Amino acid sequence: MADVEVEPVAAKMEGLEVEKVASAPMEKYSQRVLVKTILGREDGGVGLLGQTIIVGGWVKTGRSSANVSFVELNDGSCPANLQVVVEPHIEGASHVTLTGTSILVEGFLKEPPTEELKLKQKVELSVVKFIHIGTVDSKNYPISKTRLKLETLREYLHLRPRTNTISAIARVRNALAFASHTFFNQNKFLYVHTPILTTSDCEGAGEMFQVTTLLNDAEKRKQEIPPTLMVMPGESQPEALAKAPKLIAGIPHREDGKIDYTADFFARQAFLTVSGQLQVEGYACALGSVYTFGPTFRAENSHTTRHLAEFWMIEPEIAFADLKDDMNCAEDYIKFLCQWLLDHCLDDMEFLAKMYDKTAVERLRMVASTPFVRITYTEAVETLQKVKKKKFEKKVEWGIDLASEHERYLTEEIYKKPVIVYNYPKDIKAFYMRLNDDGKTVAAMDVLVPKVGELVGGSQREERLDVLIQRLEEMKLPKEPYEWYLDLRRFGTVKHAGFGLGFERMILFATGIENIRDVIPFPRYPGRADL
Ligand SMILES: NC(=O)C[C@H](N)C(=O)O
Repeated sequence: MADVEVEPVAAKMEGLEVEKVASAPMEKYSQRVLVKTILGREDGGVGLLGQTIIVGGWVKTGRSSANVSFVELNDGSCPANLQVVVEPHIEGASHVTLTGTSILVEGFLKEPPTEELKLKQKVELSVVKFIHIGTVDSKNYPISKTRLKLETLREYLHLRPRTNTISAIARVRNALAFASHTFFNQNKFLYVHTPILTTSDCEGAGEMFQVTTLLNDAEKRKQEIPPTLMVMPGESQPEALAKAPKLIAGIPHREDGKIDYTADFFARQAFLTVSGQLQVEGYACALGSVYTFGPTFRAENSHTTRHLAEFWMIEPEIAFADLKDDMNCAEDYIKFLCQWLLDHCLDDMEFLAKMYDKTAVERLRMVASTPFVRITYTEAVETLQKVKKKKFEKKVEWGIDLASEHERYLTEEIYKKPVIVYNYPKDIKAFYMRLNDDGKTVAAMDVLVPKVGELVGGSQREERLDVLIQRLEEMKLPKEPYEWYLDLRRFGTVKHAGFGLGFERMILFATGIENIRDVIPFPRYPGRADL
C-alpha cells in the first residue's frame, strides 16, 4: 500500500512534529484513504493527527452556520462516519451539506475542539479543498435523513446500500463468504463450480424454474439448434419422440403450428439449478473433499420471511465420510463463521445488534463456544410431544416433516442453542439419502438454530447401487435422467456425505435481521425480479 506523504505545513499548523506523525495508507486502487483506516485504528486515529489526506464518500448529514459547516461522511468502509469540518471560504462549502452528496476531499486530521466532541470521535477532518462534489436533488432523493423501514427501502434496491443497515449487512455478507472459502480451503476442500443451467432435479420435488429464450433472431437459432431429442423424466425414448416438438426451420413448433416455448433451451428443456449437490458429488467421488458455493433457485410460491426464489448455498461434499463426519463438519463450519464475525466484523455486528437484535453478538459468542445438541428425529418428536405449554398448529406425530414452529421451539425454548436432528423418516426426505438399517429412516441431518429454524440440511448419500435404484422406484422418479448419477455408484462407489447451508439464513441468524429479503442485495421472490 502506498503511504500518503505527510504534509509538513498542515502538521506544523497543528503544532505537531512531522517526524512523529504516522502515515495513513492510501488505497492501492482508489484515490483516497478509507475512513476505516483512520477510525478503525486502536487509537481512533490519534496517531494520524496533522496528516493531510484525501477521503471520499457520501454525506450522511450536514449542517452549517455562518462560521463553519459540519458534514458526517460515510464511505462504506465501516459503520462510523468521519466528521468533516468546512470553513465558509472553501470553494464549494455551500454545496456539501445535503444528505446524499458525494465528495472527494483533501483535508488534514485535527483534534475536535471540545472534550465533549472528542468523546464521540478522536479526530476530525478539516477541509483544505474539494476535489469532487456530486450534488444531490434532495427533494427527490428517497434515502433521506429520517430512518426508513427496511420494507420501504426494498423499493430502492439500487440506493439502499447507502444506508447504515444495508451497508453493514453487505460487509457481514462479504465476511461470511470469505470465511467460508477460508474454512473449506484450510480443511483442504476444493472449490468446484457447478452449473446454473441443468436438467437434473436434485431434490426431485419439481420446484424448478424453466429456461426460455427470447425468439427474435430465427436465422441465428436455425444454425444453433441441434435437432436432438430430450427425454423427460418418466418418459421412454419413443414416447418422447412422439411428443417432441417439430422442428420447423430449426425452431421447435407444437402441433397447432405455434412455436413451442416449453422446450426452449435449443430444442431441449433446461432449468435453473435447485442445488449443486448431485454434480459436486461427481467431483467428491474423484477429488475427495469439495464444495460448491453459488446461486440456487426454487420455484416455490413462498411469501415467508425465510424463503427466496434465488438464494445462495454452500454445499460441501466429502468422500469416505459418514453422517457423523458430516455433522462434525457442519458444526465446526458454523462455529468458524460465528467466530470470524466476532474477530473481523465486530463494529458492524455491534451496530446491527444495537439497531435490531440486542442479543446478536452474545449469540455469536454462545454458538462459537457451545457444543450443539444432537438428537434423532424420533427423540425430537417425543420431546415435542411432551410439550404442554404450547399448542402447535401442526400436530406432532412420527412421520411428519417438522414445521418451522417445531424447529424453532426445539432450539429457542427447549435447548436454547443449535440442535442437530438426524435420522429422519425416509418418506419425507430425498431419494439420494442413505437408507438406515431400520429400513424406515435415512441418514439425514438438519441443523436448526434459534431465530431461523433450519440452517443446514444434509445427509450421508446412498452409495449402494441397488438400494439407490430401489429408492428411485419407490419415489416414482424416472431412472433415465439419473443414469449419470447412478454411474457414480457403478464405477468405484464410495461412502460419502455432504450438506447445504443456506447463506442468507446464516446472515439472518448472525445479524438478527428479520426478513431474508434484506440480507441479499437484490432479492427475488414471487412477483419481484426487477433491477
Ligand atoms: N448439498 C446438500 O446436501 C443440500 C441439499 N441438496 C438441499 O438442497 O437441501
